[in-house]
Amino acid sequence: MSDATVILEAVTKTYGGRAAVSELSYSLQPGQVVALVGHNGAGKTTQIKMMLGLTRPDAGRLQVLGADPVHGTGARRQLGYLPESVQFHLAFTGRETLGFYAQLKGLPARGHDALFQRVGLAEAADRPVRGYSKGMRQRLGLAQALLGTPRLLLLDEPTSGLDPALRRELYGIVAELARAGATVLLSSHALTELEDQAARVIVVNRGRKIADGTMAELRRLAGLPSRLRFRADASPDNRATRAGDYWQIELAEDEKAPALRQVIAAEAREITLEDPSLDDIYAHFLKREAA
Ligand SMILES: Nc1ncnc2c1ncn2[C@@H]1O[C@H](COP(=O)(O)OP(=O)(O)OP(=O)(O)O)[C@@H](O)[C@H]1O
Repeated sequence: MSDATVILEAVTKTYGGRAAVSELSYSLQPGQVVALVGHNGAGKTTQIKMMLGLTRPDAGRLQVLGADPVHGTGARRQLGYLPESVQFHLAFTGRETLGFYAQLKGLPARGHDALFQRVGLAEAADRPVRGYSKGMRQRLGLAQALLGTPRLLLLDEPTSGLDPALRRELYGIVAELARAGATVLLSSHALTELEDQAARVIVVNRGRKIADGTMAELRRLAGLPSRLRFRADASPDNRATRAGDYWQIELAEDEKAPALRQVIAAEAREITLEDPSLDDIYAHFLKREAA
């Protein structure tokens, strides 16, 4: 699609003869929240660095916000980036830090109170970063990524080291930005946590894309069973096996509704139906790749 925020076409990046990214193609659309998942060394950060124009592909075509990221300094202003580990000058206050990043982006140094408010740092804005907790530094990192209302937000492992409340807040901000039309790329190992956050998941392994789709599509492609669990004196379904105090049945998509009706009719208790998690799906695609 021509309005894609990011386009990769057969992009390859090699370090010392070893491909960190290999003939990778995908495009990201406005309003999409996309999870980029893969093991350590799968090539996630390399892709983000290429999108930022910090490193150049050896082959293929890469376009970010309509320009080659290495030359497109105008496009860079519409781009927000939260690196995996955020380093700040400890003697600066939060406000000075944000002012510094604002100027790098060609924005006024002052007048970012709303942003401090948004990331929950309004009270601490005038205190030196030295006294900030890890979570507060991460909030400040997020604030600098959000400067100038970016059209593309690249978040590298954004929730590592964050407490659950702050994670929720971060995903809330991500969803809000996407609703306003931004593209958000979240790189992560925290797969299960991303399930409800990302509408699309791109799985990479050794620099190659091995799966790409919505959770529902990946679930269908993987063909992994869902798990129905319940308590009952006797199981109404002879496929059930014992799992501790529970009965358990593995079910394909089209078997879910009939099995559920059956256990409800048998007045089973503590019924749960669990679809395969992103972790299960990811493991499935990796195993298929290794086979
Ligand atoms: N500047 C570099 N010089 C040499 N090799 C590099 C460089 N940057 C990355 N690599 C190699 O490229 C591969 C992909 O690295 P990359 O950092 O993109 O992976 P990643 O998926 O982000 O990993 P992680 O989850 O550990 O951050 C790795 O084998 C890494 O060692």
